[in-house]
Amino acid sequence: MRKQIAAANWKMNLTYSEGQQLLSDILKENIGGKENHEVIFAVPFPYLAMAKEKTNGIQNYHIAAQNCSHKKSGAYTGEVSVGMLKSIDVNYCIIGHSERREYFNETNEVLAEKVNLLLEAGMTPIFCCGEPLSIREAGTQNEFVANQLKESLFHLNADDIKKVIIAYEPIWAIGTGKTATTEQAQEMHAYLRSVIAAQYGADVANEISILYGGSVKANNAKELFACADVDGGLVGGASLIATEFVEIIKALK
Ligand SMILES: O=C[C@H](O)COP(=O)(O)O
Repeated sequence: MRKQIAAANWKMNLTYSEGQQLLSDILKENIGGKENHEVIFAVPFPYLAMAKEKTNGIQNYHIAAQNCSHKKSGAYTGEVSVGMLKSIDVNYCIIGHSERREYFNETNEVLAEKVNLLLEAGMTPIFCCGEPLSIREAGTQNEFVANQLKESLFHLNADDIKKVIIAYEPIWAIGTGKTATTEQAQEMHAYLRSVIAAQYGADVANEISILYGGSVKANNAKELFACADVDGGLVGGASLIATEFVEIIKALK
């Protein structure tokens, strides 16, 4: 049974004490969830150790970094390596978020290098993909997103690709309050699963969690997560409000 996942992406928000408070407010709700549920907090680098300590020992709760370097180590001022994250027991890392692709010029090729480093370190990549509005309007979103997967992930063998979490985030729905309809989300998720199945077989495709991201809120999470191929969400804005994120965790199927 594949994992159903509520992942919070705080992005570049909150002070340290606001982050502590937010985590306390969420954790005190004590939402254990089902065995196949996972809750992940992708917090800014300086808060990783704090978030790790706060969630320590809570089953199925994990901490993620929001990015990592595509270089192993060396003279790359300002970068954070996979080895550094692993050394403080961070086991998940978002890569390829559309904001990184857009503002920091991350390419599918660079993301393939990041995937390799993360898997080598025994970490779980949360690989983001998704099309901009112009591509959606041209009707070529399927090819566009499939190509992101192919160029960054399809060099992996079946055992390794099963370790990757995929997050489909249509860029036109991020932070805009404009959510993809459940039909649009389900259609893309099913399509991506079929692309993976064509490459690796249906058994492998059925094991991979595909999260939806883009204006997920307490009031639309249940409907989105109910879609057969939507295995939870990667949540930005609403993950900064405890009551919202708690409801989103509860909406996992
Ligand atoms: O990583 C999260 C996504 O970018 C979605 O952000 P949002 O929920 O604020 O639209």
